[in-house]
Amino acid sequence: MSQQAMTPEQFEHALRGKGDYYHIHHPYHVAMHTGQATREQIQGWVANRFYYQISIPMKDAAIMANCPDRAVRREWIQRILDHDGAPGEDGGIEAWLRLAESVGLDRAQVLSGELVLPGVRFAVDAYVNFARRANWQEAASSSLTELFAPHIHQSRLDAWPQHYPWIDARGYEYFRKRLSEARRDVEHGLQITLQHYTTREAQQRMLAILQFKLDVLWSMLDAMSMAYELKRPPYHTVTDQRIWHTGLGL
Ligand SMILES: O=C(O)c1cc(C(=O)O)c2c(n1)C(=O)C(=O)c1cc(C(=O)O)[nH]c1-2
Repeated sequence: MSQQAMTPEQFEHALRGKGDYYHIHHPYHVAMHTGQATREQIQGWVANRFYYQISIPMKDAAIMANCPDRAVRREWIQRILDHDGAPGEDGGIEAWLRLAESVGLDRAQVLSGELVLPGVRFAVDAYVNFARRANWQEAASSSLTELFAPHIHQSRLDAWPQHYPWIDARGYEYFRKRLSEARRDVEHGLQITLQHYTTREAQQRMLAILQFKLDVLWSMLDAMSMAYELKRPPYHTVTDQRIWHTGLGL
């Protein structure tokens, strides 16, 4: 016989418990937070995370494309505007580019994607492709790592200016903006999730989906650790050139 479903409170508690595996605990993140990261490591992180930033609106558009519920689409569309911007509003992607400039990166180089490591690209693409193929409720609920995001954004706002005085403070606007945006996203995402997963099996599947998303975030940092901490970027045994592909538009 299958186990009884968790109550919504128990289920939410289980979801929040997944925070134990959030990328805030990854050694790369810990190093950035405690002031141990080099300039190259911070720059590497910002340049690679840019690929996540530009992919999020495509992920959200995929969710909307699969969602027949007009009321949900009306709320979900705000996520795309948050990142892409709207008339009179720059949006998160532009804010991230300002962060990139604030850490000393060249805007055109960041936009070119040439610094994006293959491992980061594959992890982010897995997230976008999951959203394309999954039903919209599953894809929507996979955004719930954002439960843990305000804390990580706040921790950067608190720690980075102390540790990295060379970063131009204007770059921090992205993190500040996400504090409220992420809280609003989570409220909507949780509401969909708590309604949709009502059997124990479905709830276990949702927890596996959340683990998949945690894996995406963790794997991105693993790729960055290899390249910028251990000095083992792809092909380092044969060349010091960045010969990896910069995206095939898949
Ligand atoms: O800086 C971070 O650690 C972090 C993590 C996450 C996340 O947990 O997926 C997001 C963001 N930032 C973020 O800025 C963002 O806009 C965002 C959207 C989503 C999503 O899955 O839809 N996650 C995240």
